[in-house]
Amino acid sequence: MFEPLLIGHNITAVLVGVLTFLIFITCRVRKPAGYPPGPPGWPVLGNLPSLAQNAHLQLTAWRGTYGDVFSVKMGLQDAVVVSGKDAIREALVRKAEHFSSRPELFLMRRNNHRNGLVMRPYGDQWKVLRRFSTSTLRSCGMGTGIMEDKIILECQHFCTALKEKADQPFDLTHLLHNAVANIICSMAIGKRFEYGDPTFLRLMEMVERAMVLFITAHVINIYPVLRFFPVVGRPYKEWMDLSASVHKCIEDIIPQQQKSQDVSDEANTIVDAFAKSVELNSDSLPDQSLIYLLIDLLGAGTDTAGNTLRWGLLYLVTHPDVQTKVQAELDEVVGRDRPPAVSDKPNLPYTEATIMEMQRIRTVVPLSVPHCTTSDTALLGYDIPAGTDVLINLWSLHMDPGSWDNPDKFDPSRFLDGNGQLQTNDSFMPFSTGRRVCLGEQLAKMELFLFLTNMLQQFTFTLPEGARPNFDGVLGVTLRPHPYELLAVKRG
Ligand code: HEM
Repeated sequence: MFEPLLIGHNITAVLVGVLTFLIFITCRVRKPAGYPPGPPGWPVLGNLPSLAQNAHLQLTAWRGTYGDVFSVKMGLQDAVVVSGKDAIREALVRKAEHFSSRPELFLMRRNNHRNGLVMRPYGDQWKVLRRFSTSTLRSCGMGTGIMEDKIILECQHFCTALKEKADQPFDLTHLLHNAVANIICSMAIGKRFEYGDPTFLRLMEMVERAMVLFITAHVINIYPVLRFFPVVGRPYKEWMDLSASVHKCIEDIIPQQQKSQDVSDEANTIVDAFAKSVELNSDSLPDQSLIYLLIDLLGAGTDTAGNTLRWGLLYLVTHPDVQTKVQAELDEVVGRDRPPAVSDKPNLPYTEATIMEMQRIRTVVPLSVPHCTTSDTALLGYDIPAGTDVLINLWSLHMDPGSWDNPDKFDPSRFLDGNGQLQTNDSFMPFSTGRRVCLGEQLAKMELFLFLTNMLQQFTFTLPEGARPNFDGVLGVTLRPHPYELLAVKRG
């Protein structure tokens, strides 16, 4: 009868012990004299309570008080936040050697995810894998007509699926994410999946769930010991099981593909290129990196491009004047008898400006991927020790009133000069910059352009009656819009 009580006592005692230990550690950590200042935090929790939701907004607000380089405490872990174009370029470009690593997150270490590219620490192995990935994506057609053909084909499948939903309110999240994931699949394994394919649907569901779980289980990155406690430990367990299932699913897809390819042929998929490179021993690629690289590409390439397009559509249905202008430009330059092509881009400045504005007003990776310092360094006069986490606040850059007039307004014309020609702004950096700049930038730009133009050539999008759009977003690994429905009306 006393057992539950005893267990309760034991848990309380362990918790008190852990907390005391954590407070002790927190108080003992010394910072260099020139360490950046930051907002006061709580013992043990640091600034976490203020950052639990919409961290990008709070960090942007703190920039106003503490400047372009300030510090926060994420539980026990120190982090430095870098905002503003000059400070970001100074860190990521001029001091790239010091600022290009990744923090060692517990969840990533536990599922071996540091074997991939995205979370691999800066160093020789990352350089080999990055070089391999860049040249392979290029040989698989990234930035060329081969890739363009694949994307246009996918756009056609996507628009056919859209036609089936025409004139009825629906949420196009899954359809859109499946379509952009197919582009990665066709590069990785030379194959696209039907949208209803059960293996593909399960893989997509798991990738999406993993994105959500990573945030729910993030507390374990900060206090790994909590994984032993029932309620907090549950998402951790689910995360570990899910990671294993995604790994297995990708593994199952690869061998079937490899069997059907002859390694002596020209490598035109990532899997072939990897096999060839290992066979020729030309690149001494890090062990086990293939599957983790594929998981990275699927994760990094799907949620980002998919959510950018979802944000874009939300802004277009609420700014019908912009949608009409893009369609008018498309009608004039491309017409309706052939699909838009990348070669049309220079003649579609308003369309291009609209895509840039979509990426600016809702930065889909608002705090970039976390960086970490490789050695003791300095930034804008502040001293930052080796091993400090660094958050690059791309949101603050895109919302900086010093760089953009009326930054909260959706206004594509800010990217056009007086002659209606495209002009850029050096505070526009949706893909970040420096050595860890997005690997898929060229591919993503092609996807955004071709998907948006193909959709708007064929459909006009509107909100269902009574719908109330929400522009707040949900911050996970990416900033995604709240679920919403729209109507796709076939153009006459
Ligand atoms: C609109 C679409 C996309 C956006 C806005 C975006 C943005 C970003 C950002 C901000 C980073 C972090 C850079 C840094 O650490 O400083 C990143 C990294 C990365 N992205 Fe993208 N991305 C997009 C699409 C893609 C696609 C389609 C792929 C797949 C080919 C991809 C693959 C990667 C990879 C592998 C990294 C890690 C690079 C490294 O650590 O060396 N991304 N992306």
